[in-house]
Amino acid sequence: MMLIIPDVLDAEQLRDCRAALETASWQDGRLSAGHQAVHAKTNQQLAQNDPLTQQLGDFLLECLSRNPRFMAAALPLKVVPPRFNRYAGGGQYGDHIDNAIFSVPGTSQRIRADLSATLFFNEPDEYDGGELVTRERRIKLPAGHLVLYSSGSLHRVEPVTRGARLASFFWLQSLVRQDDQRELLLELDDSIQALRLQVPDSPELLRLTGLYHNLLRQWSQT
Ligand SMILES: O=C(O)CCC(=O)C(=O)O
Ligand SMILES: [Fe+2]
Repeated sequence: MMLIIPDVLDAEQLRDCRAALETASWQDGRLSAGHQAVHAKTNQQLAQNDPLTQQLGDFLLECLSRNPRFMAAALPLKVVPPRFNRYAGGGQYGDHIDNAIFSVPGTSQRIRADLSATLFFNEPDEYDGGELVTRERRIKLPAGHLVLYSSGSLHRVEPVTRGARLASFFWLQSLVRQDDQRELLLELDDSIQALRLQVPDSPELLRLTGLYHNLLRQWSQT
């Protein structure tokens, strides 16, 4: 799965987040890299226990919970608290696959990463490089857009050779573990939403909506 969710943040929300991130206490990203990733990671990150990480992360999750496209595509069950990173001066993150299981600090909660997400805070013309590359796609989105991609896929972030790239990244466990099943549900949901505008009273719409819920009942794990 590789899906773009546009306009997660509006211009004012972006301005506020960027202002906070530009004066944040950035740390060496290698401090939090796993075994395979440490070799290839030369970015900066905010500490997990930095109050700004928690404040902006909560804000982001609230925006996402009100975003119908994100909710329909990801079908989130549990979300790892969002983190923030910065790439500049040639900073990059070489090819890696994300960890399968994350613990949430201060809780006993464990979350399986089905989907990875990156939210871009900078416009593409503010920096050179910085593409997120996965499955032959080179992803560099307008500020406020988010990309969702399979956590099991090999990916990297290209070196940023001019300017800086600020982003939020996080992982989530979906109600529907399998990418292909989640994609079928999204396709069905999209069609149902379109029909709802065209033929709101059609009995077939009722049947398709029932079908959506019955498939979700079969395929979801809670
Ligand atoms: O910065 C990004 O877009 C992705 C970061 C990443 O791959 C990671 O932290 O595992
Ligand atoms: Fe990653």
